[in-house]
Amino acid sequence: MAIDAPSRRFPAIVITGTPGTGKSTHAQLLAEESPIPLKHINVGDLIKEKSLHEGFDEEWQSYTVDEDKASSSCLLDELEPIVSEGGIILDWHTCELFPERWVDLVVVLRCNHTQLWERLEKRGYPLKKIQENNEAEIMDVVIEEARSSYAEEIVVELQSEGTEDLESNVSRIVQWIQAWRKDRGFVDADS
Ligand SMILES: Nc1ncnc2c1ncn2[C@@H]1O[C@H](COP(=O)(O)OP(=O)(O)O)[C@@H](O)[C@H]1O
Repeated sequence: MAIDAPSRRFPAIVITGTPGTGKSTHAQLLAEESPIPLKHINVGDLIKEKSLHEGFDEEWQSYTVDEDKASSSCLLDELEPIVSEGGIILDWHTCELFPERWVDLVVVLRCNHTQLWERLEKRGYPLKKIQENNEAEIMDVVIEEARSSYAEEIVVELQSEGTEDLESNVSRIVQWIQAWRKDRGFVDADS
C-alpha cells in the first residue's frame, strides 16, 4: 500500500517499460476488460497535446521532459486532478516522476531484445534510438527505477512477448483490481 494513499474507490495503475514492450497494447485491453471504469492516459500523448515538454529532440525523435525543471511540474499539475479520482492507467516509459501516494500498482513490462528491436524497427525509430532503448531494456533500467521508487509489494514485472502473455497479464491485473476493491469493501458485479 502506498504511503499516505488517499482513499480512492478505484485504483491508479502505472504501466511502464521500455518503449515497444507493449504498454499501450496492455493499457487498451485492460481498459476494455476491467470490471470497473479505467481511463487510459498515454502520458507521452498528453505531453505532446498540452505542450508540457521542453521541445522536440530531432536526434532522439522524441519530446523532452526535464525531470528537474518546469516541464515535470507542469505535467504533474496536469495529471494531479485526474489521478486523485483514481480509476486510471498511467502509460509511460518512465515512472519515478509519479509520487508514491498516487500509485497503487506499478506494472513493468519486459521483452527480449530481439523482439524489442523488431518492434522498434517497425515503428520506424532511428537506429540510435533503437540501440539506446534496447540497451536500456537489457540493463534493467525501468525495473530498477520502479523498484527504487515504490514499495516492493506494489511493483510487478511481467513478460510481454506474445498474445498469450498479453492476455494472461491483463487477466492477472483484472484479478488484482478485484482483490483491491474487495479489500476496501467495494463489491463489483462480476467479482
Ligand atoms: N505481448 C505482446 N504480444 C504481441 N505483440 C505485442 C505485445 N506487446 C506489444 N506488442 C506489439 O509491439 C508493438 C509495440 O507495442 P506498444 O503497446 O505500442 O508498446 P509501448 O506502448 O510500450 O511503446 C505493437 O505493434 C504491439 O502490437
